[in-house]
Amino acid sequence: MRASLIQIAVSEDESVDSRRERAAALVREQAGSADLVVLPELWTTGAFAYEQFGAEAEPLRGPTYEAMAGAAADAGVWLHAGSVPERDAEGALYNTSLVFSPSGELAASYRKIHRFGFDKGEAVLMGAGRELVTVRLPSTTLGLATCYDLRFPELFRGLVDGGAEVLVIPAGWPERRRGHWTLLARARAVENQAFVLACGTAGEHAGVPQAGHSIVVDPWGEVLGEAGAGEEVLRVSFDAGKVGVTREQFPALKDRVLGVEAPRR
Ligand SMILES: NC(=O)CCC(=O)C(=O)O
Repeated sequence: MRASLIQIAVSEDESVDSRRERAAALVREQAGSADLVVLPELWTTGAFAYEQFGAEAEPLRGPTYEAMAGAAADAGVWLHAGSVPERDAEGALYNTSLVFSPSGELAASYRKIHRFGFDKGEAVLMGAGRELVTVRLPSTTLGLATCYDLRFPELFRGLVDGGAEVLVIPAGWPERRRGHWTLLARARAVENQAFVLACGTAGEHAGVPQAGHSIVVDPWGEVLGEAGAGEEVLRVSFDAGKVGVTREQFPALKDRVLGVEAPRR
């Protein structure tokens, strides 16, 4: 599997239309050198540009969907197009990821389950997803999560129980918590004996410098590739079969003990 993680820079100096065109061009450039291409979270607006969510929200099959479906088909790649601020038919907002097949068909969408911001921002502006999503590819199964979801290990166990071997995590992670980003990406890989492909944004928006440092980790916790802080395409090749081998040789997942009693108070 050849993966390209497009760590696009998100700044207020560029219009959403321009960034959408640039992202589509970057996806097309991966033709012939990638099987799977990944974009970050909310790259049209920026994950911290809360006031833009409503203004730039789109229906699921909106302008970003159209641009990304076309780019996936032109490049002939599986495309995790990151997430968009989705507005549903009732007017509610969601942070929704889109995955396209190499023919440009929508293979899956995932509404972010854990919303960031505590009592403000995304946590109050957007609705919470309720469904875990996996995507079957010819050679492996993807499990979908978004940014702040990375902090919630039980979500990933659910994805693994659903067959996930490659955990794909678009993000808009801030520089000030970069240490958590790399630590949690490796932890999710080790504990789930799965590949982690975590794609962040570069640049700065809404006064929040972004960490960049997109990262690919193997099921043993080894970092196969890590981007720098700026705009970059991180290209990594890996053998998805390593998941099965690791789970067989070190079968820790089989030793899970479920349903233990809570401590007495
Ligand atoms: N967009 C996000 O989910 C940000 C998450 C974050 O900053 C953190 O978990 O720390």
